[in-house]
Amino acid sequence: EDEPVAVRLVDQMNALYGAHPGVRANHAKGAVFEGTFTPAQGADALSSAVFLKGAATPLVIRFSNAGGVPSAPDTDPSTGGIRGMAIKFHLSDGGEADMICISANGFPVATGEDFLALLQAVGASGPGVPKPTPAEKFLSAHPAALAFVTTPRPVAVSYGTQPFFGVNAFKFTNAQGTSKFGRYRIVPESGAAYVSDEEAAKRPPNALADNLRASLEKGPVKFRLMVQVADADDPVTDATKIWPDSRPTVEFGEIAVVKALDTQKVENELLYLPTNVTSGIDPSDDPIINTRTEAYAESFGRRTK
Ligand code: HEM
Repeated sequence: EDEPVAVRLVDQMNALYGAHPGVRANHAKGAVFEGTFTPAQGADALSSAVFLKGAATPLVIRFSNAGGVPSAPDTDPSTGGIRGMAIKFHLSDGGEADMICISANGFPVATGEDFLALLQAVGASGPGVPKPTPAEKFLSAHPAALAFVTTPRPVAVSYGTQPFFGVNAFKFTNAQGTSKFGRYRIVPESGAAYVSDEEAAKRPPNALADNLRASLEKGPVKFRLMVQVADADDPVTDATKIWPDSRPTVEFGEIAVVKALDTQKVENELLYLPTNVTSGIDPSDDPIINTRTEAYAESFGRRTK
């Protein structure tokens, strides 16, 4: 109980999903790819980040399914239908910057403490638990969490046809020193594409990654990296509060997924952190951002021990 909330979150994830030594506490199943980022004209009007001008930047991208069971099929309920896309930019200045997105626009809760309470409620709500279960009670007291878990999550054709969202707001500052808050959106260039639940249930367990690898045989699979820019009074510290679609989006550039890497070989040494940013991008005061970094570092420590 005295441990930091980030450590208790990792403990609770390990308790929920069972012990799987050597893998991530969450987003345990993944597939790693090499790619490139090519900036769009004018992207540096929003941020002076080094990857927004000049030549293309090499990327290491890990797609994943939420949940802590590494062998779970794509359609397993433990994933909650949530996919991940984590991107590491290998910057021309020798540094790195990370962007870690999910397939949902928004998050069920606004703080690490509430996320812990949600995961504890789920853990206390197994079969045979009298109704209303702790999870049902949590959801009725937290409308954003209820909306999150009842949003339909169709299964994509492949990771390459799935849109992703940054969820937490970041602050973007340009060379003139002007700052704006925004949230990442990653949009498949070929359009979002899904299969029916019936079809999804009949596919092999790793179809999302397998189908992306198959597409790459015909050439790179591309996404557009966008930033949805907040209005002055939009909430920037609460990831449950999504902004209206009418907010302007700025195009940062194109992400090309180029080549599959040997996931087994490379994924464990990979660590993505939401606070790993570069000059021209700063975390907002959304409290989830720091809790995430502490939890990811804790999970990394356990899986590399
Ligand atoms: C308090 C809230 C959250 C907690 C406690 C949490 C916890 C974790 C943990 C422990 C991991 C494993 C990290 C590792 O071993 O490297 C992880 C991975 C991940 N999380 Fe979160 N997470 C939170 C919120 C979010 C949000 C808001 C997003 C997306 C916007 C997100 C996206 C991801 C992704 C994509 C991965 C996989 C990263 C990879 O491929 O290495 N998480 N999360």
